[in-house]
Amino acid sequence: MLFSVREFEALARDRLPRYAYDFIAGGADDEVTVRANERAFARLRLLPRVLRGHAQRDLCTTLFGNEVTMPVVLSPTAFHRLADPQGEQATARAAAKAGTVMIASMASTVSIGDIAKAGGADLVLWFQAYIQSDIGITRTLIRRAEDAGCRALVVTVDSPVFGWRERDNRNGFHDLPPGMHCENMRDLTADGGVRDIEMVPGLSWDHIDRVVAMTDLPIVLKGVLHPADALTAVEHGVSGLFVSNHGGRQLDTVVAAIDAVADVAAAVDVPVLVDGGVRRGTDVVKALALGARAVGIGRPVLWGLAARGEEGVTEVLELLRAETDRAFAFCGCASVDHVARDLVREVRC
Ligand SMILES: Cc1cc2nc3c(=O)[nH]c(=O)nc-3n(C[C@H](O)[C@H](O)[C@H](O)COP(=O)(O)O)c2cc1C
Ligand SMILES: CCCCCCC(=O)C(=O)O
Repeated sequence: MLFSVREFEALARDRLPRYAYDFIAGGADDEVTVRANERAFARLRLLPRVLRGHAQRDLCTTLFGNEVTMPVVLSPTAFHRLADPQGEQATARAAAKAGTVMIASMASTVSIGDIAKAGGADLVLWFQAYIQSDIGITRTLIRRAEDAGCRALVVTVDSPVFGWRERDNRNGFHDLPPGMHCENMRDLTADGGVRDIEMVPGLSWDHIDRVVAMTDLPIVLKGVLHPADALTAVEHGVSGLFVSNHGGRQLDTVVAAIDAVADVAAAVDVPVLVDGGVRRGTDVVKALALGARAVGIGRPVLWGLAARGEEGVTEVLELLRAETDRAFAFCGCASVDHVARDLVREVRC
């Protein structure tokens, strides 16, 4: 039995080939932001309330009309078949069982339709998109997500170019192993082949306007850190914000995501999610206290998947659920609405 997300990381490290472990664990440049994401949580300390008499806690919340059993969702991560042969299908089953949202990456190694089938009716599935320069391709991808039953569209906006990943460069990891493809990009070339995903340096608010006009799904912008951008996003018709620095994989030395969430949440009145460095239930409570509606986890899901397949993802999710529930009990919170700003203090360390 494993007792923490960290232990799943250690087991994943033992099981994965070096290039795959490094692709998952690594970040951009000097990985300053990868470390900062976790360290920022350690700098935040809880100031619990006592004697509030909550024998039972309820972790449920609602995200854009979707009820979830805990304020922890699966952030979009590419290439799950690097971690387990069943890839995103295994992840989908675990997310459905846990009763929370899986945000499928556009760079998944199983198509969005097959992910939806694996998760079944219980899965709350959202689709993450990188807007492509050919807006027709973007439209096709969104239609495929809608047809698969996705209930929200997460548009990643922190990636005008691809981050400089020194571990991947050193390992020579630039292509998926034979037999693995970005399945959502199939049938999108002139000869019906698998199209490469592009990063679009010229991405602008005009692109967001076009995507907003293209779908009735709620749109969540992922990778917003500045409160002024959050405000502009809402003016452009976006339904929610995902405060994220892409797990430190894009621009290095960016602020820790948890350090940006309070200002973003204060600037807008739409739901705000945050990811980056969440490893414990106490991190979940800190994020809620600072104004997040829910947190996302990226690497922990892949570590669970690499360590023990579907069961490993389930174990990671249930560990975080139990830790969050325990932190609620210690802090005197009966539900997500009880997690108040005054539960958190920042210390120097
Ligand atoms: C291996 C890996 C692949 C990722 N792929 C994507 C992706 O395809 N799209 C995206 O928007 N973010 C992607 N991310 C970023 C995650 O959605 C998330 O922001 C980040 O992992 C959160 O940090 P954490 O790993 O510390 O939880 C990826 C992250 C990792 C680690
Ligand atoms: C060009 C392929 C796109 C894969 C994107 C994966 C990703 O976002 C990551 O952080 O890695």
